[in-house]
Amino acid sequence: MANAVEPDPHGEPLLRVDNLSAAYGKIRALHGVSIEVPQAAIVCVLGANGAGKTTLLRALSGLLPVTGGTAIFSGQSIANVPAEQLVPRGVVHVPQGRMVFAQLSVKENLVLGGYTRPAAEVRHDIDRVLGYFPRLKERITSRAGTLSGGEQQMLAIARGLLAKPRLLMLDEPSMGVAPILKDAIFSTLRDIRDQERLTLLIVEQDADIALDISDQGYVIETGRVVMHGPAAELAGNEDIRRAYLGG
Ligand SMILES: Nc1ncnc2c1ncn2[C@@H]1O[C@H](COP(=O)(O)OP(=O)(O)OP(=O)(O)O)[C@@H](O)[C@H]1O
Repeated sequence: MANAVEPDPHGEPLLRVDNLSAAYGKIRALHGVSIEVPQAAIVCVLGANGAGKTTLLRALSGLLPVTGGTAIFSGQSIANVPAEQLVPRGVVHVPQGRMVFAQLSVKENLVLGGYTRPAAEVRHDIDRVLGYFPRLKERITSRAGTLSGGEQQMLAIARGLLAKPRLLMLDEPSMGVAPILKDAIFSTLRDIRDQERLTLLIVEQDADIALDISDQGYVIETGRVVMHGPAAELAGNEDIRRAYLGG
């Protein structure tokens, strides 16, 4: 389950990314991105297809080399730290496309989410996490591959929670999810933040649903931040919506 973390008394964000660059071989995909994610905040990064959202999360999760800039999590650098070392430090990434283990049951997928932690603790946390996702509880013995897209997304998020994150990074949680379950997933994310004081960084193409639950929003285009501000301000500004969010 998420660590309960009190806000830093000095106001330091949990994650501070400064001028971050990343590349696929010779192709640069991020060009000096700077974002801040305060403790217990929900921050969204919005942008069209190919803007660099997935690349940003991959660079922050040790899945893609950082070629410039800094990423400081809880006072320590996480740039170019391998993914398997980041999970025990509380940096957990729920990838795009969910990637649940289709042949395993819901329960087995959840147990795997806690692979770095003592088994007894994980068993206890599974019950708590399932409290947020009653649909998963009902299907605990089903094979994950038989769940709907939205239920698989819930499972991917629940599995991420079993790793005991301090920062949970979600890549397009709305993708391939029916509208009614989208709303359920996003309001559950807000409940989890409120109850666990978990910090969330969400990248999304669906600006409306992401801004609705976020405190701060960033818009990226071709690997650069082109706009940021309080989520309510971004959501309410028609010029911004037209220019950047397809509104
Ligand atoms: N494996 C790869 N090799 C080379 N270039 C890549 C690779 N993956 C992504 N890119 C390029 O990096 C840029 C950013 O892609 P990225 O997947 O981060 O965008 P995105 O905002 O997440 O879009 P989407 O919503 O489609 O996932 C794009 O120009 C893309 O073509």
